[in-house]
Amino acid sequence: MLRVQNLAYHPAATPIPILDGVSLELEPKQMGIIIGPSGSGKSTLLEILSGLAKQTSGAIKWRDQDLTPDDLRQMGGLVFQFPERHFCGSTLIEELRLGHPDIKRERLNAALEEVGLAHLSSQTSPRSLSGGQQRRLALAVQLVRQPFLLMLDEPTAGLDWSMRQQLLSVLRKLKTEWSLLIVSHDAGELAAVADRAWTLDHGHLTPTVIAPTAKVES
Ligand SMILES: Nc1ncnc2c1ncn2[C@@H]1O[C@H](COP(=O)(O)OP(=O)(O)OP(=O)(O)O)[C@@H](O)[C@H]1O
Repeated sequence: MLRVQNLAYHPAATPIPILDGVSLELEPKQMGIIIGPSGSGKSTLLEILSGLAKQTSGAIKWRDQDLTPDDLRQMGGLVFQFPERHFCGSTLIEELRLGHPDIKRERLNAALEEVGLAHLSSQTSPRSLSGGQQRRLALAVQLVRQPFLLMLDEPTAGLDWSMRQQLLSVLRKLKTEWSLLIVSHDAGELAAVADRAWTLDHGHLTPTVIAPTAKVES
């Protein structure tokens, strides 16, 4: 279980903390969603949970083990907003192997299978994929590392209805195996898949109940 306890982030340059007293718990194989307007601190929270920034105070634990930024960088998986803009590989297999040249082919295939891209040739160019397929590839890139927590920043941004439905169906499947934490300015269709929800407002996190706006095909 992920435990975030009383986390604060207050860079010296800002008069008030960007995150203050943030606490949450997320069970394994659950999907949590954090909803907040622009500037509420969503990306900052994901940066801290993925070890790219360090909190000023508070703890991040997996079960009862304290996790340092090093642990979080190694164990977590962060999918940025518009991840396709950061693709570097010229083929699917190159993209999946970036930074992990020795990773076994079986694990790459398993990750592609999990996101519904196993039918594609491993030599396909990531740039030739549809928008929805590119988002799913970005998920697979993180899944090959088998993260304890998969974090996604606005995963459905810029996708049309049909691509969003594909992605939601993949997220629904992924949460049977992994823990997922999503941040978004609007729960939208993600509400139908989420098990837990919080609102982030000016760096303060509170549990919330979200009403599903649309049914998602499983
Ligand atoms: N290291 C930093 N130093 C100073 N200010 C910062 C720092 N990091 C973030 N901020 C500020 O903290 C606030 C929250 O930023 P953040 O990007 O986390 O919000 P967000 O909810 O993800 O917004 P958006 O949805 O627009 O991406 C913003 O006002 C931002 O300018």
